[in-house]
Amino acid sequence: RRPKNFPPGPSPLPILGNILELSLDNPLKDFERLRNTYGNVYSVFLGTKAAVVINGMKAVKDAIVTKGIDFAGRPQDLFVNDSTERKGVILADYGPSWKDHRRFALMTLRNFGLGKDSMEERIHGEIKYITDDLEKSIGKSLSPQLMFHNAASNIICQVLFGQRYEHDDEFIKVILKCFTDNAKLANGPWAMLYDSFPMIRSLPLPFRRAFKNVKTCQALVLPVVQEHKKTRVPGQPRDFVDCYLDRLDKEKGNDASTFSEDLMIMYILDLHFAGTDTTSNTLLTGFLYLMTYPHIQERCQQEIDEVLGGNDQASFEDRHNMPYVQATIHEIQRVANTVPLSVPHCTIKDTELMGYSIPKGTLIIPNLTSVLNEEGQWKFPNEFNPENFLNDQGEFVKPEAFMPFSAGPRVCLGEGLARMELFLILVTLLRKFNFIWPEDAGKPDYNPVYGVTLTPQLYHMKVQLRETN
Ligand code: HEM
Repeated sequence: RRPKNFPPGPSPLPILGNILELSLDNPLKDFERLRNTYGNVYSVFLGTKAAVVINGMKAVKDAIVTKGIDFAGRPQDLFVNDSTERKGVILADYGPSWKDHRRFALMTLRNFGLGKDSMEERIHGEIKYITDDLEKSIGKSLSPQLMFHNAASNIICQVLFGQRYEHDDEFIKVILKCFTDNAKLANGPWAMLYDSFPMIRSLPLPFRRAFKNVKTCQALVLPVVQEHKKTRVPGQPRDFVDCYLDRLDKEKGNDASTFSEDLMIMYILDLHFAGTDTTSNTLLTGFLYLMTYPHIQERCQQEIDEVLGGNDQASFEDRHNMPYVQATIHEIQRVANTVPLSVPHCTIKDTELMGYSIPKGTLIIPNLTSVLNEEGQWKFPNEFNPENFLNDQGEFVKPEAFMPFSAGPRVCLGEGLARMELFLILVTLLRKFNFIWPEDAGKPDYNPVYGVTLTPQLYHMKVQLRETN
C-alpha cells in the first residue's frame, strides 16, 4: 500500500509489485509512459519496495538540488550494496564517511590539475596511444570500442596508480571482466529477485557470483597498494593511492577517523568503474554522431584549426575560444544520456516534493533522460544539434536542463576530469584525423543498448589523416 499523500502510480500486484509493467531490457519507455499517465512525480513498486520516479527539470532540480540533503542518501538494502560490501563512495549513504571521502577525492583530483604530472599531461600521454592506434589504421575500417574503453580506463588508472596497462594485461582484464559481469547481474532478473525477496539472499543462486567477483578485484588491487607502501615518499604523493596513504598517516590516533585501508581498496575500484564506461560510451556516441553528421565534424575542425594555429597540442583552457566545439561536446553528452536513470538516491528524512509526502528511506530514481530530452527546455530536443548550446550570437550557453552528471550534493565527482578528457580527446583527434562512416556500414543505428550506462551499438569507423597535417 502507498503511504498517505504518496506520489500516485499503477496498482501493484502482491509480491511482484509493478515489475511486470517495466521491461527489464529497457524500462526507459515504460518510465516515460507512466509519466504521461501520472505526472512528473510518481511511484512504482519494485517487488514490495516503493520507489519514487522523478521526471522533468523542475521536479528533478527541486529534489536533488533545492532539497538536496533530504534526497542525498543511497538505498542500503539492495543487491549492489551487498555485492560491494557497503564500502566505497558511489553507494555510500549520506553521512560522515561519504562526506570525508567525497571531499578527499575532490581535493585530490583538483591537486592533480596542478604541477608537473598534471591531469592534462596524463590525458595527453594516453591520447598518444590512441593516435598511434589510429595512424596504424589509416584507410582501414576499425572498431573503436576497445580503444576508447582502454583510454578511459588508463586515464583513471594513471590517476589512481600512476600507471597504465595494455588491454591484454591480466590485472585490467580481470577487473574489467568482473565489473562487466557485475553490471550485467545488477541490471538483470537475479538482482531484481534478490532485492524483492530477502529470504532467497543466502541461497547459492547466480547472484553470488557478484560477491566473488568483488573479492577477486580486491585481491588484485591489494598488491598494488603494498607496492606503493614500499616505494612511496611520505608527503610526496605520486597518485591517488599515495595521497590516501598520506591521509592514513595523518589520521593515526584519530579513533573517529572514517579512513581505512579496507575502504581505500573499494574506493579505488569504485572510481575506476565510475570513470571508465561513462567516459568511453560518451566518446563512442560522439564519434557515431560526428561521422554521420560530417558537416558538424567539419565545423568543429575549422574552429580547432583557427584556435590552435601552429600549436599542436590543445589545452583545456582553449575551450573558452571554441564555442562551437564546446556546444558539440555538450550536445554529444545530451544525446548520449550516458547514465539514464542516474544512480538511485534515497530520502534521509521525511520530506515533500511537488506537494507529495515522501517518507524517510524511500528509494528515489531521478530520471535524467526525461530532463535531457524534455520538450520546452531545448531548441531541438529530438535532434542532434549543437545549436541547443549556442545563442543567437554563436556564443556557448549551457541550459539549466543540462545535467548528464546529475546535480546537487551527489553530483558526479569526476565531472571535472570527464569534461577535460572529452575535450582533449575530441579536439586532438579531430585536429589530426577525419572520421568517416564506412560506405558498406549501412544506416547508423542510434538506439543505445540499455544498462546502468547506455552503450552505443557496435560500429566501425574509417580514419583519414587530415591534409592540414
Ligand atoms: C561522461 C562521463 C561521466 C558521466 C556522464 C557521469 C555521470 C554520473 C552520474 C549521473 C552520477 C550520479 C550522481 C547522483 O547520484 O546524483 C555519477 C556519480 C559519480 N561519478 Fe560520474 N560520470 C562520469 C564520469 C566520471 C568519472 C571520470 C569519475 C571518476 C573520477 C566519476 C566518478 C563518480 C563518482 C565517484 C560518483 C558517485 C558520487 C557520490 O555518490 O557522491 N564519474 N556520475
